[in-house]
Amino acid sequence: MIAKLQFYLKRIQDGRLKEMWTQTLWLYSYVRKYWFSIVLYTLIGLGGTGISLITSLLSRDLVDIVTGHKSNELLKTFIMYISFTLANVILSKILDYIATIISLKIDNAIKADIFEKMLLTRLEPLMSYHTGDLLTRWSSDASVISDGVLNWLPDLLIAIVRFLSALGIVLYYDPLFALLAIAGMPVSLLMSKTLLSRMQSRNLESAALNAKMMGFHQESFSNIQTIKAFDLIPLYVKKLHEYQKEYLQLQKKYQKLGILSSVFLSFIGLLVSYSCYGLGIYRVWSGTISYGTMTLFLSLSGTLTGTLNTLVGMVPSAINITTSSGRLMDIIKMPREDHSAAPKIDAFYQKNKQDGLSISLQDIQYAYAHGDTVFEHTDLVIEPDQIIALIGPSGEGKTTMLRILLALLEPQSGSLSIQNAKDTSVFVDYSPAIRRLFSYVPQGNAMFSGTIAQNMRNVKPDATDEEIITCLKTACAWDFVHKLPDGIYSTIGERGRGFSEGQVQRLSIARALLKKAPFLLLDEATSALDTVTEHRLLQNIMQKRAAGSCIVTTHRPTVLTICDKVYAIREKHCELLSSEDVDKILSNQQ
Ligand SMILES: Nc1ncnc2c1ncn2[C@@H]1O[C@H](COP(=O)(O)OP(=O)(O)OP(=O)(O)O)[C@@H](O)[C@H]1O
Repeated sequence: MIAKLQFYLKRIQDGRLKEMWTQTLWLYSYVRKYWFSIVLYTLIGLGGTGISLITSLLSRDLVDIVTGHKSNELLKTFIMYISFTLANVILSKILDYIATIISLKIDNAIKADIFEKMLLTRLEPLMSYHTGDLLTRWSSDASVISDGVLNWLPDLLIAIVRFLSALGIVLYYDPLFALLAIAGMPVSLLMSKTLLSRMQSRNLESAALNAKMMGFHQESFSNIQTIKAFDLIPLYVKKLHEYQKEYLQLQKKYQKLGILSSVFLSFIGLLVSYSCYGLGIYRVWSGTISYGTMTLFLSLSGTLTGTLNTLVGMVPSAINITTSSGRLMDIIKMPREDHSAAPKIDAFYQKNKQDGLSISLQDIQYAYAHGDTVFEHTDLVIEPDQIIALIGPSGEGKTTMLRILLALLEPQSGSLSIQNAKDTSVFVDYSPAIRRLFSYVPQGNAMFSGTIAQNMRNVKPDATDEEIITCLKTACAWDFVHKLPDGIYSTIGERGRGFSEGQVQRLSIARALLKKAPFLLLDEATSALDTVTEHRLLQNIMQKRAAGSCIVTTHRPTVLTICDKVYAIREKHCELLSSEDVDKILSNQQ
């Protein structure tokens, strides 16, 4: 017997129930802040239960008064009955209102929290998720939780209290009636157990398919141009139909299970109701109870079966909520960036900026989690006031090196620091907070939709129009911005719509310059420019910037002529090229 108990206990500890419990605990760490509203909601719900029980008792009295012709008590009882019924209606509406407000607040809190945590999650684990999947988890899963959170503990408590109080009253009057009224209970419990196990896998399946579909929609809409250019419209429409078919089939299975269980429960409920009805009639016929008590019994037996069905109906909702909590926990569990060194880095910068700052990478080893080793025993030194080029064949590791410099990726070994260029014993260690010393222009479009000025002020909210224009001039972007009717208040569409690739690159560089960080990283950020503009731009940057360094990755040898140092990334190393090597590259190009 003990062995059997231990076996079941272990199953609970290891199994789905333990997981559900962990997910529920996590969920309530969010909901805790709203304890006052939730307690209020629960109390109003319990109050509603009390009122509906009193209404049942009053209906009994009313029937007894009518059948017993006690007309002097009729008006008083009737008014009380109507008042309690109205109070019940009003209370249930108040409850709906409170539930909506709590649910909205929880929705906002969860979404804001997950949003921040997603942005703070380390880049590499986050990159293993499709953005469609992240979006589904952030929007749908958070909504499932906020919508359903009140179905779980408060409603569970209300339903249990309602069930027990109704049972108590019936037991008080007639134990046999009570036994009959809860005869459906074992079937309902069995049903909830079956529902629980069947729905778990369906739920995960459905969430995964939702995420896949979201990813498909998102990619299709953001790649409309490619779809049109390759004449892929029929293919994408077909793909959508396939996804929809898969979704429909899954939902059909889901619905069938729901319908079957509710038909079955209704059948059991009817059986119980009719039996209660029969027993009630028999009791009245044999003179044991009055008509009023029979009415009370019938109404309470309805409450008992109804509440049991509600409790079983909570199973899918509880599974939905805990599945969604689990999916959000997957994201939240991922390692997060530590920005706590920000004040230390600010102080270091203020103290040492006059001497200039240098970056030192020593003996770096880096491999992507699901990829090959990109760097092995690599050193790199970035000195102040220099333009440094990183060159190398495609796929060799230029962008990866910039991500390491930005602390977006963390090398598996090696040391990284930012030092006082004149006294290298004064330094700060690398951490994500180091990014405040960097400006970055990634490959591809990096502008947000909004005006040019809004994009610029994202990095320096108090920038004046003049400051913005100065940076646009340095980045050779003023050439075209000043011709726009709205100048710096012209709107940039989604993904830079309305501007050419080279124009967007110049706007991105202007924004990076506005940040005035000591290190500027340009990842093929001038690739769409003609060589004359590219030269002018890089020269402007070095002439007009205060002390600082610019690191450019490029496939264009012409850029090398204005660089102070050139590193070639080859065979997992950064190799400093001699001026002869650079000359050779340039002459090969000619
Ligand atoms: N998220 C990632 N996960 C796994 N491997 C990656 C990831 N990103 C890049 N890589 C791999 O790392 C290597 C270096 O890529 P990286 O983008 O740094 O090259 P690159 O020199 O900048 O190339 P390009 O000149 O084409 O921009 C490549 O082999 C690439 O496949």
